[in-house]
Amino acid sequence: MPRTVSTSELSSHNNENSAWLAVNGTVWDVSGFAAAHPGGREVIEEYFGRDASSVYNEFHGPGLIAKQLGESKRIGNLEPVSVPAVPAEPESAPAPSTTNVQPPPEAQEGKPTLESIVNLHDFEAAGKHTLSGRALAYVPGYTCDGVTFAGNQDFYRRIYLRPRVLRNVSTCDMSRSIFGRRFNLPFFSAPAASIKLIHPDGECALAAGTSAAGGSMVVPTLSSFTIDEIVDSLPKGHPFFFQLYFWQDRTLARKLLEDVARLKPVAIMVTVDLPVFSKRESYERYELKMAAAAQRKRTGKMTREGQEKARESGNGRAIASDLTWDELKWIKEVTGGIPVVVKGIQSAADAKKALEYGCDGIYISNHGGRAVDSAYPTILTLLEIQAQCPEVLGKMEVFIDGGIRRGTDVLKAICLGASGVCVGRPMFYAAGFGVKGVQKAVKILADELQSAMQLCGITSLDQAHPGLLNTTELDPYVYRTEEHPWAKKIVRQGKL
Ligand SMILES: Cc1cc2nc3c(=O)[nH]c(=O)nc-3n(C[C@H](O)[C@H](O)[C@H](O)COP(=O)(O)O)c2cc1C
Repeated sequence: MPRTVSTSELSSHNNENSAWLAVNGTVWDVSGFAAAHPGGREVIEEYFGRDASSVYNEFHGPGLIAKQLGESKRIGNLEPVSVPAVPAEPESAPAPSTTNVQPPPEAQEGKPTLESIVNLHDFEAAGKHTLSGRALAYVPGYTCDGVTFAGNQDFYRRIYLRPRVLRNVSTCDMSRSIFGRRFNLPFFSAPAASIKLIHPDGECALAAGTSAAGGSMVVPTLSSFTIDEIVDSLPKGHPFFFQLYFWQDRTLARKLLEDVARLKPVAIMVTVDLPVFSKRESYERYELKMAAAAQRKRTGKMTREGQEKARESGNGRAIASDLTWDELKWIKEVTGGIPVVVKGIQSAADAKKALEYGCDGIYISNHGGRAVDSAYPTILTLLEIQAQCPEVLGKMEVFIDGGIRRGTDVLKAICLGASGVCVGRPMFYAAGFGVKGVQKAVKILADELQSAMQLCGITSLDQAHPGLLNTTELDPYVYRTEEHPWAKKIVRQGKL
């Protein structure tokens, strides 16, 4: 029988040595957990000794806390009168959500109907009506000036197709064999943290929606729900990938990998393009606004200290920033040989390294323009690999994401050697409509891909090849060498 914890007892455990917090009526001991909290230490420290239900429910499904902390950390039930929580979002604190509850009605004002959506851009536009302030600061966000973010989409538009005609295109097969598994479609929902910010069903909606439309997804480490809950939302045995953030704490990293291996993903995609937190200004501004509002509430004004705190939130990192190529082998050892794909490859040099270090695949990505700004648009990286080390494309499975919004974009990437592509933001916006929205997004992209293939004169993705493309406009951007083509490193010898 769990014991009852009074609010005053809870509030006395308010420091790092003895830290308790309450979530949905249960009191947990989180002493020592703050440093490992993926969202940052500050976020959780603020709730020591308090009821954190409101902010917890915004990001996480109900079962995640027990899974993360373990039953031994359950202290008891909070007595029915709860300690007033610090509002998660001062303008309109969302009500605690539960599975299958629609987003708050005020967020849906002006939301287009699902029937009115005809392409993936429409989902993005709809997001402005469906997402909360926090989600709107989070999902569209990119690093600094968004040079890479814009380039990702822009460079697809500068590749032209060279259709062939008078071929029998009365049938069309979009399936692909990847790591020996047959996928009905060559595109997947890219991984993203905390999809519950977008819809109460979060990643479970992505799993159910993509699979219902014949697609699949990359299940993220930083999911709002437990990995088991997400995989349970897929049909039994449905193939999926797992995206790994490598924990700084290697014991936790091993435990996560062992847990994941049990669920048998087709491959583990290790994200390596964000070893430190990048500068996301939309989120930074949002956090500043929230910190200012909360502080004004407490002190009547925003202090310098408050501003700095807001800037830092999210920087307390549980994710390893010391991961190197040597450790990738360990992942495969721990999981008993599940293929390893490196997510975040941004140069031919690193594509070669991945092959050299025995990886099974590469995933060309710049985190959708959320890693370092001014990094190469991803389709240029694929061309660079074609120019410098095409053997990589033959020996490993190759995934790519960033700016893919149309069936023609999928076809272009596959013509250039990608095994499969991933789609990020449009899928996350589609999740704002729950399972049906995701299903529709996959169907739209599949329809576009099928007609693009048939109109280009091919009936199977195995017939896709670079000759179906004109990449002339991009050619000047593609480096043929690892060195700069003409500039030399200047070594200063001191003043004359
Ligand atoms: C809101 C959001 C959250 C993301 N979270 C993760 C993550 O947890 N892990 C990861 O590897 N990539 C993450 N990404 C990057 C995506 O997996 C993907 O690389 C990117 O969205 C592709 O670009 P696109 O949005 O233009 O399609 C995230 C992207 C967005 C937009």
